[in-house]
Amino acid sequence: MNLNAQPTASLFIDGRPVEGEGAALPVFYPYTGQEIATLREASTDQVALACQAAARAQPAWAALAPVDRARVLSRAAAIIRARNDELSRLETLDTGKPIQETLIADWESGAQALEYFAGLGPTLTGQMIPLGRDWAYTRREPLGVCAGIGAWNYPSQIACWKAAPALIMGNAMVFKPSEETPLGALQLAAILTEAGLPAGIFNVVQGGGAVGAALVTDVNVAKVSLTGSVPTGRRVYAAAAEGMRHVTMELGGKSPLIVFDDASLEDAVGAAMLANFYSSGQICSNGTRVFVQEGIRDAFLRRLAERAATIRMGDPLDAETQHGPITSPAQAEKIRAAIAAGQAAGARLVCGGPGEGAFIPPTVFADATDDMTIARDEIFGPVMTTLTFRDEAEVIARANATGFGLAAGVFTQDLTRAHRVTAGLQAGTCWINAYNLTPVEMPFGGVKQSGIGRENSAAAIEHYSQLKSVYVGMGPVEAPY
Ligand SMILES: NC(=O)C1=CN([C@@H]2O[C@H](COP(=O)(O)OP(=O)(O)OC[C@H]3O[C@@H](n4cnc5c(N)ncnc54)[C@H](O)[C@@H]3O)[C@@H](O)[C@H]2O)C=CC1
Repeated sequence: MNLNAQPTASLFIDGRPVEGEGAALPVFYPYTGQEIATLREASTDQVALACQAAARAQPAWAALAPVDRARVLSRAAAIIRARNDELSRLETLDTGKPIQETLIADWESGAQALEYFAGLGPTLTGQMIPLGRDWAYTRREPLGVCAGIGAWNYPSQIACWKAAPALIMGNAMVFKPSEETPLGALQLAAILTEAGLPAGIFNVVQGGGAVGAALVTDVNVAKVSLTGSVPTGRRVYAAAAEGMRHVTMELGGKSPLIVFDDASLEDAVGAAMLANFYSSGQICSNGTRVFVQEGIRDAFLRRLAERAATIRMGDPLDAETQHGPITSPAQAEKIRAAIAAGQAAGARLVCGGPGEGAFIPPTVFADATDDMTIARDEIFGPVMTTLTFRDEAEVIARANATGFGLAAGVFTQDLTRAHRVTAGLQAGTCWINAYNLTPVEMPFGGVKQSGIGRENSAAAIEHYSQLKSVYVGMGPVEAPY
């Protein structure tokens, strides 16, 4: 099978592909370990050039009527849809995620973000504020050049989720995908260009933390949107603060999924599996602490083990495969270390385990306690930790006893309890009788260490624009001197 995924060039600056001048950046297909492309990182000069190109192009883009910007985003969404098969295959090669997932969850979600913000942008208006004789009005203005920095789990979706609100508001963007998954962002740049985006409005630079750090501190950058881990978030937030830059931080989590004993067992088990095993568990909002009420615990674990045993692991390009490899060997080793720590601490392995090579099977721990590292640290792999609880007040307190606050889920048939518990949970996104659904219409983001700001929905607009207030004097100026 031909797995060559070499792009025309590694970077995309000022409307065209440009080869990187930095270190070599090999790209591996996680399933076979084969090198499918060799890119080159951007040099520091190239990061600066990309930001300069963005700064030069941005004012003319911002001066367009919103419908004219929207048309470009709509066309890009249509191009993505027309090429979804080919783009999804590339996403699978880049990440190792099963093709049955990438066909529906990656570029499709990106297309929806482009469509949504294309629709929303032209409806945004300022406010007219009557002040008696005088009046004031507000203008919502772009920030300028926005830096986007992505994680490796949903590379193309992340690029679209950041580009769509940024571009519709009249900003330009320089995007740096994760060094583990650099291919999708280049496709987005080409698609946006084909859709009519002017040169310089969406640029791609490649590289790891050093290139990211150069981008964050570039003199032309007014805003930084990062999707990544909490430690990286702290560094990027601090660096952005030096220049008083705006930030959006979409960071990690250790989210609780609470199953009360009146819940629909099949739905709760299904959600817990989706919340831990989809994308081989490499999802920030995963409900990795599954709190199961005493009365339903044994039935829950039994059914979970039965259903987990049916999950098909294998070749991600096979349409039947439901569980693919871990995206990088280093991440697979981190997950194995976490599993070993869980076993050493005395938690019981219900199913799964360390696996082999790039594969880690769906893994479930029982008899865990809140102080174990498997119940405290983000693992970012297919590892579910189940914990038992007695009552509502106890589970809310335990669910909140973490520095993270990205997401949470509640399964119960009791309507009032569902909303009461949700109100008590410290999380940016909560699901009732569902999990991990992130439609573009709904704000998404974390509280506490899990982040600042929101992606998706009208709330994202706030993070890619700023208000200008204009006071209009309608009469003589009354000066006291
Ligand atoms: N809240 C959310 O929406 C999501 C959060 N994540 C989180 O991302 C993490 C996994 O992704 P990783 O790629 O391993 O995260 P990471 O934190 O290692 O890297 C994220 C990005 O930041 C860049 N970076 C690293 N150091 C930098 C620096 N000093 N300055 C600027 N950029 C720098 C990396 O090159 C990469 O592009 C997990 O913690 C996960 O929970 C992942 C997906 C979604």
